[in-house]
Amino acid sequence: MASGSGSGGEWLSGFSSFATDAIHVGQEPEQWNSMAVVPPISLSTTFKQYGPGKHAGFEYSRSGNPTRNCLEKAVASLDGAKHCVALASGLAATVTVTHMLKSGDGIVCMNDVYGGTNRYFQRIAKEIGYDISFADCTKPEVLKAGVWSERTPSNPTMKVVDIQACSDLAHEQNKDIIVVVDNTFMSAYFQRPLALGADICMYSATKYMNGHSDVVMGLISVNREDLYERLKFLQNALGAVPSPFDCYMCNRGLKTLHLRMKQHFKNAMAVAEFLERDPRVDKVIFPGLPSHPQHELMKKQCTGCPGMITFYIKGKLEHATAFLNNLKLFALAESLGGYESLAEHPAIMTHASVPENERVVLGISDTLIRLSVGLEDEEDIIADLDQALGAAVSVFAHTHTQTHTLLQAHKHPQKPIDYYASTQTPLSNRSVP
Ligand SMILES: Cc1ncc(COP(=O)(O)O)c(C=O)c1O
Ligand SMILES: N[C@@H](CC[Se]C[C@H](N)C(=O)O)C(=O)O
Repeated sequence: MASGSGSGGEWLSGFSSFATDAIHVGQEPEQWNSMAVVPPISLSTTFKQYGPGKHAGFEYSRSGNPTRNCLEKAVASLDGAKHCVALASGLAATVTVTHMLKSGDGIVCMNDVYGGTNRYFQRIAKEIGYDISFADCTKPEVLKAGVWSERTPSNPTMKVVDIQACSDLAHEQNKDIIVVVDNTFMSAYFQRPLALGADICMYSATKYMNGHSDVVMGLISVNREDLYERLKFLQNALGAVPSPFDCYMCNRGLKTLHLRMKQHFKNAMAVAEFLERDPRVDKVIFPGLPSHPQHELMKKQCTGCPGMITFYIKGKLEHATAFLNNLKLFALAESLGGYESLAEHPAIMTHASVPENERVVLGISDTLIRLSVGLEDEEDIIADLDQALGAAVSVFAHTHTQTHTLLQAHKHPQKPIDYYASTQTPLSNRSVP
């Protein structure tokens, strides 16, 4: 696979036969009497039995469904896994994995996770007796506990965890520790956590795996038979299953995953380079840029980068808000990983449920903006960002001296500041949903 421009070296090679597997595994026409080339949507909730307990592989649609089967087989093959189970949402996948443990068991979670994961662990799992702690998993040496849950790159500040190092450390300490990687941002196309030593690879398939912003779904892939048996049991016993229609849609989305991810990478690289050069921007966080602190690790464990970019706009909350309000091609919306470009304000939107003091520590400030760069034409995407940055600066030009400085800076662009330079501005008070 070609390396992205400016990446300064090769990425991990692409996984062989990825596109062929995405298109064919689990889709065999011979499994249907009709020989349908595209798997049918099997809506029946129940299946006739030859005699009590004697059935043709399906008995009740929560327990097993033909359309879901096709999807699960395809995803398992793309993850280099033996098995996959599909769930009703990414959070349902997180909850189902957590139910593999007993009350009192320990969970160490990456400190910089999606707000809803933080909310579930802090406000539900902790209350029912799990021993939850959060850690900066980019430093594997700080980790020491029962179960390890990593999200990499993290949401929203794109910290990259060394999956192999964390998995080795965890398993050396105790082989019963289960290492979980939330692979939502990367998709199966860019990263295979199981090959790097993780025990469980999970997704919010709502994002890149489906890729069309029209399905909410979760996926979990594993190689270990014992983990699969438990997950399969929990899929049925907890019952958070996706509908056959959603399985059909996601299965269809997978057919173009390889094409979509390549284009997301190309567009995101162009956007990241544009933003990094722009004096109206304080700092850009994109693991595909050589300036990203874990860029080398990314190239070692991934085959490329998705369309996720975060950046700190210069100024304060008003500038971030004006920028977001003035976007035309980008929709101001939560979520990510669809074909369309989205922008959002993590502190107010996706990460509002993270307690304010934790947001400050994580750098989720008033000026942090997250982009999900879509598949539109590169020049149109950049033109939209450019005009919205211009609007953000000029809206406050007459009242803010600092903004005046930004306008001057734009006329005389310079290279942006040091990666770790502080860009934190105070967080405004807002309620926690
Ligand atoms: C990284 C990550 N994991 C999990 C989730 C939860 O997924 P879902 O919205 O499908 O429940 C999200 C977003 O919601 C996410 O961004
Ligand atoms: N993972 C998505 C989800 C957005 Se937040 C959804 C909802 N407001 C909630 O609080 O659960 C992302 O954009 O990161």
